[in-house]
Amino acid sequence: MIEVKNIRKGFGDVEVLKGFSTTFKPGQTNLIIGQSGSGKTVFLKTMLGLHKPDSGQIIYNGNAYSDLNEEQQRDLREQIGMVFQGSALFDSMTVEENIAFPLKMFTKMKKKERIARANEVIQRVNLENANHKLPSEISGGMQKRVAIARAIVNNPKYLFCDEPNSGLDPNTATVIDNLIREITIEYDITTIINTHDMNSVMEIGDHIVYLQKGHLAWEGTRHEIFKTDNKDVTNFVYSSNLFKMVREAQNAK
Ligand SMILES: Nc1ncnc2c1ncn2[C@@H]1O[C@H](COP(=O)(O)OP(=O)(O)OP(=O)(O)O)[C@@H](O)[C@H]1O
Repeated sequence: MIEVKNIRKGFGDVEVLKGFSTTFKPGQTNLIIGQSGSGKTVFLKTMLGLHKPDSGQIIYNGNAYSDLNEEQQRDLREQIGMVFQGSALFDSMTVEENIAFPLKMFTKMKKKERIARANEVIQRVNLENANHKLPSEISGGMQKRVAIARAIVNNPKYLFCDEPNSGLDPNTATVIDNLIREITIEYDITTIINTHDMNSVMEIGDHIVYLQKGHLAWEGTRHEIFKTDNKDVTNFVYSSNLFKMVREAQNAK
């Protein structure tokens, strides 16, 4: 669980995160949505300890990040998996080597053990036939699976995903979304996803946080978001023509 308590973060005179609180629970996919510039990335980076908040706290399973010493921060970092926007795989390493890499970094496992563990995860994300291929030899969707496998290989308690399905076709994006949700539930991970994708909201939004100009303007589930009368949220949700058409079709019934 990650508790956010009255978090504030600014740069110079500009306050980007304007003091809000929320809780991200394990075993559910938590989505952060909002207009471009609303502060999603700054929020993600502040939770990860990459930005120091001006005030407020980020509490990981009862432990405030600001109270952790360097060693404890390093321990916490080992419990965090990251899926980056462009997958961020190492081009010269095979799928298997990419996935085993965090084990080399963070554990004392021997090479044989690392490869064995990597292959367990490879099976979990259905990449069995790709373990000796290079990232350039597999599709974008498969690269995302590799990124997810690498993020979970060290059994993280927390998983952060930055736009995990950018650049994927809608079908593959849905498959990736559902894979992240299945893994979240299966391993009881606290998963936080930064996304622009309304399909993701519909498919896997167990808990959605809507940021607006640095405020937490709304939070709720994927079922609630389509019923809310919060004008800003509805404007955001229905900014896509597809969703507008869905709403008109529903109203016409
Ligand atoms: N290191 C920084 N220094 C100064 N200003 C910053 C810094 N990082 C972000 N900002 C500002 O904070 C605001 C929020 O940026 P952020 O990247 O969090 O938005 P976002 O919601 O993630 O947008 P997008 O959806 O386009 O990625 C922007 O006005 C941005 O210019």
